[in-house]
Amino acid sequence: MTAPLLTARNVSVRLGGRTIVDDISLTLQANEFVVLVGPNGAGKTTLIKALAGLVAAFGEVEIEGRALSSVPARERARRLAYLPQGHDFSWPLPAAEIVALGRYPHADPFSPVSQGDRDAVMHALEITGTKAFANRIVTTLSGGERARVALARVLATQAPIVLADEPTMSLDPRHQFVVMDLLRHAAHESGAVLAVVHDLALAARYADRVIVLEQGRVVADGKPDIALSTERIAHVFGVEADMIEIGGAKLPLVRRPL
Ligand SMILES: Nc1ncnc2c1ncn2[C@@H]1O[C@H](COP(=O)(O)OP(=O)(O)OP(=O)(O)O)[C@@H](O)[C@H]1O
Repeated sequence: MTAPLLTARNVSVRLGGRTIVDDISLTLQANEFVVLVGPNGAGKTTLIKALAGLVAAFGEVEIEGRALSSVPARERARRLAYLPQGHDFSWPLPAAEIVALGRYPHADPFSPVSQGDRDAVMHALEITGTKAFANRIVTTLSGGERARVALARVLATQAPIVLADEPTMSLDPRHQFVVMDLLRHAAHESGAVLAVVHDLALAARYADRVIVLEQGRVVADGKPDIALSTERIAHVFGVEADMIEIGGAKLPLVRRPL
């Protein structure tokens, strides 16, 4: 059996004297689209950063069967792409140049940009619907436009493992579907994706598997309708939800706070 694309074993993170991520073990198998949900402050961002090697953590993280810490930075950036929360850009660069940064780990610094790099950037701009503003300065774009440019940069890396922190933040309903379709497609075609999503119905509609985090611990990891039962939603999120059936899938519709 091939190794999972990503494995976390007993990962814990302590920040500010508190345990924020508490002994988490999980895997991302090839072709899986996994959605991570949990209330504000549950530790989702911290866990994603630990899996990306961006915050000091106890325990072990492996990508493609190798300890993350042993994978050279450039290779790591080709194998694992991270979409941070918020999509703020500090540099006033054209959007296309931001997306092209996704090719940086592939580039030979002494060679001109390859046709493969140009094709990957163009493809990422096209599928995220950002080609129309490719030449606009990214800091002048709207929040939703910037979010899609940030995703285009991640997809341009063509990394098999994608860790996306709230990729649907700031997006209108149509673009939320577009982005979830893109991430599911990326997972099913060429790797595995772990994405933080707050909309439970969106999570249940798209995920192959849902991981529920509460106070730094995994309290459910399984098929969406099992992980996101009405009882668990009530317990973890403090809201009452109804299950509605759409196109054969059971989706939680949040009705009111408890
Ligand atoms: N650098 C830090 N120092 C101290 N505490 C931190 C630090 N970073 C995060 N925390 C705390 O860790 C907890 C988890 O934060 P995290 O951002 O991982 O949560 P989250 O589940 O992503 O939340 P949200 O849904 O609000 O984005 C929070 O209580 C937060 O205040």
